[in-house]
Amino acid sequence: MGEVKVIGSTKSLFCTRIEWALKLKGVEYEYLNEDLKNKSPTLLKYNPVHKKVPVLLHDGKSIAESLVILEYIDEVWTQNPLLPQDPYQRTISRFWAKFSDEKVLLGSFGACKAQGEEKQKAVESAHESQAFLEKEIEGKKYSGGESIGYLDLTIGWIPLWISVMEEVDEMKLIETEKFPFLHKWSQNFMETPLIRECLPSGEALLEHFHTTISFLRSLEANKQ
Ligand SMILES: N[C@@H](CCC(=O)N[C@@H](CS)C(=O)NCC(=O)O)C(=O)O
Repeated sequence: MGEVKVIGSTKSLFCTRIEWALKLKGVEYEYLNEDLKNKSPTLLKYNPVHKKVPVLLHDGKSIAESLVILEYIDEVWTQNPLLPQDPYQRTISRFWAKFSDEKVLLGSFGACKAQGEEKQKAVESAHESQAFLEKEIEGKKYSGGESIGYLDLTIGWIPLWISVMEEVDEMKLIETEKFPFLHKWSQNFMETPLIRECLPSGEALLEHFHTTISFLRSLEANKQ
């Protein structure tokens, strides 16, 4: 069904979720690896608004923003549905996906980056958001039941990226005892070979995070 390309960056969790979706659907694609320090004319042409990856190119049409891309993929390739069929459940999945990007992801990253007096507050705030997700995932193998769906792909960054954030700052962000369901869910998710196949190496990610966090901290230090 037409040519599919992903403009992405292998260390970006937003891009990994697109690769997971395409693989689950059995869609062949070409990966255009972007150097985010020196953005290509192709990226600027196809995502002039945000200038960010991922961008999906399908038959020359471009779609940006990973959650929007996931919905497009699910509508165009209807095999192995990602979103629930029921309109209410579908909406609820979108709610939690938005919540986990806006609160859980940014909160966890903020906790990893914070230093000094800010640290404790940032970790508590991240835990507050994670606790809502823990409740939503409680007792479920995957978010939508027995197969991996839209919300699983959205929160799919948790197992690897959280462990990297924890290692960068030698702290615990999601303790097993506090978040048993997120832990169980992470294990189930990571057991799938297709999921592991698309992940960047933990070492490369750790190095990338060290550099990014140090850079962001130095920016903040200069502001003060
Ligand atoms: N909300 C966007 C976030 C995408 C995003 O932040 N991409 C990062 C890579 S992880 C990026 O392209 N950064 C380049 C920049 O900000 O200049 C999505 O879901 O696609």
